[in-house]
Amino acid sequence: MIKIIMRILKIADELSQRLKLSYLFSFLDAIFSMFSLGALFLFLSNWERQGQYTSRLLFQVIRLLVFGIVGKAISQYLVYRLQSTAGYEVVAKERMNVGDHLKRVSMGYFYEHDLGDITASVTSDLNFMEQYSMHMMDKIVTGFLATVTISFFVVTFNWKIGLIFIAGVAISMMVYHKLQIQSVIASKKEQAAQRDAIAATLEYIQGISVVKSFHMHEKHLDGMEQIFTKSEQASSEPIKVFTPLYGVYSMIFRTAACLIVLSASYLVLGNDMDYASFAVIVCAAFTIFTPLETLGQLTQLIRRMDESLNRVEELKTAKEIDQDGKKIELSKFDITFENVEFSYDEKTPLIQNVSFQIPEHTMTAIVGPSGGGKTTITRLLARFWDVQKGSIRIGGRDVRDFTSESLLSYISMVFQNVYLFQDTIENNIKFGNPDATREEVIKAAKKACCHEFILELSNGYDTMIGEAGSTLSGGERQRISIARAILKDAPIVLLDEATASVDPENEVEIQRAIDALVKDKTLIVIAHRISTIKNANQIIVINEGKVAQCGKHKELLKEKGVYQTYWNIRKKADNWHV
Ligand SMILES: Nc1ncnc2c1ncn2[C@@H]1O[C@H](COP(=O)(O)OP(=O)(O)OP(=O)(O)O)[C@@H](O)[C@H]1O
Repeated sequence: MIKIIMRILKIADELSQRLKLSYLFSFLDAIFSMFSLGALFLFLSNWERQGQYTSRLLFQVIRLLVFGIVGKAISQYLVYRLQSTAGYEVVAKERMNVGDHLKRVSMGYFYEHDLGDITASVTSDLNFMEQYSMHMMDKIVTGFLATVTISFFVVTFNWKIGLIFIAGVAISMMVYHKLQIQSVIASKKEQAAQRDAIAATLEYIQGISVVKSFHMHEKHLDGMEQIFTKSEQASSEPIKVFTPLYGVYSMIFRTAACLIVLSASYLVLGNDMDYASFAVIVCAAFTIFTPLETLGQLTQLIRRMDESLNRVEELKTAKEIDQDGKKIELSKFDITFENVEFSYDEKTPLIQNVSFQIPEHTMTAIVGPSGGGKTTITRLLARFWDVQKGSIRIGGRDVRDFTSESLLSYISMVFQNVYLFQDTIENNIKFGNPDATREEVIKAAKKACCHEFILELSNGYDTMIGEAGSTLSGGERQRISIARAILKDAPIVLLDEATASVDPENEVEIQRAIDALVKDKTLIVIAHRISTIKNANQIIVINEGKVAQCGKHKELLKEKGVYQTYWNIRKKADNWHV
């Protein structure tokens, strides 16, 4: 319990002082609630002693009551003021921290971890923290502090009654421990089911076009239904377990309160207690356990919070790929692969002993059969993963010496699957260079052959693109991504040439856009087109993760090998990869 409070305070960082202050006022609020009992005791005990009440006594009692009411109102106001926006502020900061951290994590992390898990952590877990973390914490702190304080007062007031109170607290703590264990198990199950539901929903939406084209709605929905039923069962399970246990927990307080009243009656009848004390004890018996009861009601939320904190923590501690990286200024952009070895699972080698050199301002075509490792080689250069053996150098510096940000500032990437954000066309183009002016954006768009079709859109450059660029054609999306890369103006360009899915008119436009992009750059292209391959300064043939051949088109054609075989097939059939 204390651990969870410390964790929240740690996340709150500079807001933690504000939160601690709010806990103090929350505690004072609980104390001010007891002033009315103090006033009652003062009044009755004086009356009992003197047989009448004086105006001085009345004034003292009223003063105590007013003091309690005003103190309570001020404390509650301050708790509200100190906490009201804290949850949003803390979680907004936490979201930025998680986002910033994920930027530095290797791409492998996203392949190895379930997308549903990651999405659940940055959405539902953080939303949960936003809504409950602050308001819950003060109740926990108050629950503990108020119980300790009340114990002290009750024992000082009457030690026999104090013993019954402490016994009630001790027995309730045993049940509370059980409540906690059950809540941990239930909240783990509940959150796992929720993660599955999120993953299934994401998969359904992402694969909706495939589902539709194969008329698989029924089957797919069946699978979703099963997952959602499991999630519903997992969500209702905690209630089934929690409700009877909480009933027992509550009953302990009622029983203890009855015992307190009975004992007080016994004491007062035996003249061991005055009437004033008896009246106060009867009034207090059913309220002194309230902080602990509230704590019990919060158990499930507390455990769920703990789980949410664990998962967000897991994201934040995912190993950064560039922990020791530096911002490095480069003046040369030649690329060297030296005895590079790599495998995705660190077991079965995929890239084996790959060495080649790419002089700056040249075009290198990477060709080879599908699955040979061409894309992996470009990913290693951009340091989406680190090589397991050997090294990759740009301008003589190992890519592992850079921070991801610094390295990627030198590289533009145009992939086959273009991702456009749900934002305006202008902002999508500006993504690689956020400070660019509208004029610079238009200049890049013109070079990438997008200006005309952008002007035809309803709001021109201010038109919002649908999620993942769904309102544009494949060719248009590709050209926007090239405009983005032109605006970034990085000295190295990695291009995965994709011409299969676009019509001839778009293909010509894309080619013009690419020509504008790669002027004076060091270009590595995963090439599919005959013209690109023929025009390359050098061709690297990758087969089964190794460099099979390296040279110029004419030289390679003369050699007997993979290139010659593929070239001949390429000429016969237009739809295979060289
Ligand atoms: N993230 C990943 N995790 C595990 N294996 C992967 C991952 N990405 C690719 N692979 C595997 O690595 C091998 C090489 O893939 P890669 O995409 O580099 O080949 P490629 O030559 O670019 O293929 P293509 O021409 O079909 O795009 C393939 O067997 C592929 O299944």
